[in-house]
Amino acid sequence: MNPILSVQDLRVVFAGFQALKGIDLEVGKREIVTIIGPNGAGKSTLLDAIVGKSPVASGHIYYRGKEITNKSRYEVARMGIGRKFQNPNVYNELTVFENILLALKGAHGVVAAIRAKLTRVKKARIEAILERIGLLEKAYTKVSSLSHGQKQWVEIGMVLAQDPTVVLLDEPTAGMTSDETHLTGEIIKSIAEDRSVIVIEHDMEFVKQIAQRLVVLHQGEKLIEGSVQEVQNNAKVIEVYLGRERIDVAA
Ligand SMILES: Nc1ncnc2c1ncn2[C@@H]1O[C@H](COP(=O)(O)OP(=O)(O)OP(=O)(O)O)[C@@H](O)[C@H]1O
Repeated sequence: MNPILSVQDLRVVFAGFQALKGIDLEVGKREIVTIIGPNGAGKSTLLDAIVGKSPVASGHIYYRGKEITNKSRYEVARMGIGRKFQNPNVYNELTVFENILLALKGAHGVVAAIRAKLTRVKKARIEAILERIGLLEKAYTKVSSLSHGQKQWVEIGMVLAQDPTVVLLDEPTAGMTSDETHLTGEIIKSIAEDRSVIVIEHDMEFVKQIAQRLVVLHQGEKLIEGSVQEVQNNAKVIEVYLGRERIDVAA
């Protein structure tokens, strides 16, 4: 594989506590990699380290062959890695369309972005994103009146507006209904038609829907990496999850 993102022997230490103890991870073009693991395993820390939010103590991160270890969040985002956090961070009083407009690459500030002349190209780009996140019909609805799940999609749309090559999603289905969860899976598969995606997720039904390759983290280490089936049948994984969260071992 010629990876677009490569993480090598990555360690993150918080005040003497090793949150990541030497993680290796490769992500290919247009690949979906799903990260699972019990609470505190280091999943969010791994994404944080990639985007320059958590300081890397040792190891390397390469994006398109260039080292990005410990680069600033701004620089990593500018290079093409987009990150969606757990909680929606949207402008409730603006419409869905305006939220995406604000997030477009090159938009500078709320007022300037909204006052700037909306070119046909920009409008088409926003509509393409809205279509992809299933909210074209809600384009002129205020975000405050959307459901929690729809707000999460707006935020995914805002990440896409930055035109990233790699999209990192931290528990994108948290708090969603099962229908919304399923639709989110379809959105992610559609994003992966032209981008790479790393998803942190707990819901095993959802994982099965989207997963191509699963990575299991446990106490800062990679326990196993493989297909959903390989992971579900792995004795170490079953042991780690027993008595914690149920990992659905039914096929
Ligand atoms: N900024 C920080 N300072 C100190 N410790 C931290 C910090 N961020 C994370 N940790 C610790 O690092 C470990 C890994 O946390 P992380 O949030 O990456 O786990 P996670 O796998 O994402 O868990 P969850 O599923 O609960 O979100 C935890 O023990 C956590 O308490």
